[in-house]
Amino acid sequence: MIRAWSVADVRAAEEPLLAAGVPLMDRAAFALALQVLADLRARRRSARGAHVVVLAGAGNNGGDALHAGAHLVHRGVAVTAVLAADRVHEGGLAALRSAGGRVVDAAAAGRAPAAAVEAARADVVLDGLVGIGARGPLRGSAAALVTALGAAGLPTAGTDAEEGTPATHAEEAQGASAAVAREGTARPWVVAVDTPSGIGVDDGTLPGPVLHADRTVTFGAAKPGLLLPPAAHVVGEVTVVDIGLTLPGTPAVQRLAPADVAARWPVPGPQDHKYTRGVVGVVAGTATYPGAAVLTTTAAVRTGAGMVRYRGSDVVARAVLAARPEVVTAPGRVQSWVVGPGVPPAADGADDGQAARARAGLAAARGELAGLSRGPVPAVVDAGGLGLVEETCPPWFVLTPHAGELRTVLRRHGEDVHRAEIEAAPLRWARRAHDLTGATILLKGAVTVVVGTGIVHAQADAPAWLGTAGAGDVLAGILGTMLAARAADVVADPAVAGEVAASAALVHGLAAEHANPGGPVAALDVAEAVPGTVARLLDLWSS
Ligand SMILES: NC(=O)C1=CN([C@@H]2O[C@H](COP(=O)(O)OP(=O)(O)OC[C@H]3O[C@@H](n4cnc5c(N)ncnc54)[C@H](O)[C@@H]3O)[C@@H](O)[C@H]2O)[C@@H](O)CC1
Ligand SMILES: Nc1ncnc2c1ncn2[C@@H]1O[C@H](COP(=O)(O)OP(=O)(O)O)[C@@H](O)[C@H]1O
Ligand SMILES: [K+]
Repeated sequence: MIRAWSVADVRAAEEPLLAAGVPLMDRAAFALALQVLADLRARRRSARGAHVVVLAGAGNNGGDALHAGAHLVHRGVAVTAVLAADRVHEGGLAALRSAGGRVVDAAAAGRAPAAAVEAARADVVLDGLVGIGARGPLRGSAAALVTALGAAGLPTAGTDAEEGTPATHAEEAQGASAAVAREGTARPWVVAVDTPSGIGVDDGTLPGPVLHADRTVTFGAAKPGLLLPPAAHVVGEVTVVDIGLTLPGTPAVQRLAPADVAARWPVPGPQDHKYTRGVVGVVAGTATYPGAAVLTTTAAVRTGAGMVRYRGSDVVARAVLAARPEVVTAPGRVQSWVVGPGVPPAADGADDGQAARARAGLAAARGELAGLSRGPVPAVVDAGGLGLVEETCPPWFVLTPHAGELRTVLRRHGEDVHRAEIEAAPLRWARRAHDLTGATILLKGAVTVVVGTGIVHAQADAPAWLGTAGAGDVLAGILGTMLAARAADVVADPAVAGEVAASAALVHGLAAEHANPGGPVAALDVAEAVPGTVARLLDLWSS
C-alpha cells in the first residue's frame, strides 16, 4: 500500500524535527543523490562522467536538488545547476559551487531556451523548481524553463497557463525548439525532487506546465498528488525516502497493493455455504442491451459469489443462462444489489420493466423492501441506475460513474459542471458527488478514485486496453460479489465500502492485465480472467 499525507500533515511532522535541529534536508538530498546514482548506473554502466542538470527554484526544494548535485559531483558526475530564481537556497548553492559544480543563471528573461537545450542533452535532469511550497501554476522563470524544456523535446504536461505567461516565454520556447537538434539522441531521465514541480500537491491537478518525471523521489511520505489523477500520470515511479517523520495514523489518500486485497479476501472455510459467501442480485440489461447482463453476471460468478440472482425479462434471462448456467432467476434473498448496467437511464416503456426492478432492488438495498433483502444491504449503482437513485443515498451504495456519468449525477444535484472539468479535478468532483448524494463514489478512469466516508483511494492497476465497451459492466459484477461477501461489515461501517470498491478496481485492473498481458482485451475476457487473478493474489500473499 502507498499512503499519502497532505502538505499540512507533512509540514506539521517536519516542524518538531527541524526545531530540534534534525538535518532533514541533508537526509533528503543524500537519499536523492543515491537514487540518481543508481538510475545512472542502470542506464549507462557508470555514473562517473555522466552529466546531470539540476533545475533549482527559490525554495528548499531547490535546496534539496543543489545539495544532491554537490554529492553527485563528489562521485565524479558533471553537474550543472540551472537557477530559475534570483535567489536560491544559499547553503545548497555554496555546497554545489565548492564541490566544483557549474552554475547557469536562467532567471533573467531570455535565458530559458539555452538552458533548456543544455538540459535536454544531459543524462539526468533533476527537477527542483518547487515542491510542496508550490502555489498555483508554475510562473515566471520556472514556467519559462519548463515550457522551453517541452520545446526542446522533453515531455511536459498541463495547460501551460499561457494566459498568465508573458509572451517572451512563448518566444523563448520557440527559440529552444529551433536551437536543439536532438534526433537520434536519447532524452534525459527526469527525476522530480519531492514532487514534479507545479502539480497540485494535495489534489492531483495540473494547474500549469509540468515536466513529466520518470521517477519522483519524495521525502517523508508520498503526497496525495502523486497518487491522484491527472498528476499521477506525470510522476513516473514513486520512490518514498524515509527521513524520520512521524505522520498521523490516517493518510489523506491511499493506493492498495495486491497484498492488501489478498489479505482481506473472503476465502471460504469449511463452515461456509452459498448464503454465507453472499448472494448478488443483478438488475442489468434489456432486450436492446442484453450483453450488459451477461457481462455483469459472468463477472459476479467469476469473482466467487455464493449465488448470482438475475432479475430481468425472459429474453435477457435466456442469454444470461446460456452464458452462465449457475445463475438463478427466481426472486429470493440477496446480500448485495448491482443495479443499472445496460439499463436505460429512465423508464421509457422500452426497458423491459428493468427500471421498475432496479428501483425495487435499490429500495431493498435501503432496507425498505424486506422481502427482497433482509435489512439494508450494499448496492452497486452503475450506468442507467445512476439516473434512478433518489436525491440521497446511504453510504453503502457505491455509485460507479465514469466522468461523463458523474457529470449527469452532479447536474441532477444542481452542479453545472463539464466533463473536462471533472477530468481535470477528479478528486474534487468525486468528493462533491459524495457530499451531495451521501453515496460512496467510485469514479472510473485510468486512475480510479474512490471517495466515501473513509480514506480516499486512488487505484492505477489497469492497462489502458481496459478502456473498452462493457468493461464497466464487468467491474460492477466484480464489486457486487465483493460487497455481498462483506455485506454486514459494509452496512455497519460504510468506510469499508470504499475499501472494497478500491479492491474491486484493483482486481478488475489486474484481471485486464492477466487476460492478455501487453495486448488488447475484451470485456468478457476480463471477467473470465478474474478467477486466475484472485488465485494469483492469494498465492502471492501466502508465499
Ligand atoms: N522543511 C524542510 O527542511 C524540508 C523540506 N524539504 C524540501 O523542501 C520543499 C519545501 O520547501 P519550501 O517550503 O521552501 O517550498 P518550495 O521549495 O517547494 O517552493 C517555495 C518556493 O517556490 C516559489 N513558488 C511557489 N509557487 C510557485 C509557482 N507556482 N511558480 C514558481 N515559483 C513558485 C516560492 O516563491 C518559494 O520561493 C519540499 O518539497 C522538499 O523538497 C525536504 O528537504 C525535507 C525537509
Ligand atoms: N485509459 C485507461 N486505463 C486504464 N483503465 C481504463 C482506461 N480507460 C477506462 N478504463 C477502465 O475501463 C472501465 C470502463 O468502464 P465504462 O466507461 O463504464 O465502460 P462501459 O460503460 O462500456 O462498460 C473502467 O473500469 C475504467 O476505469
Ligand atoms: K520538484
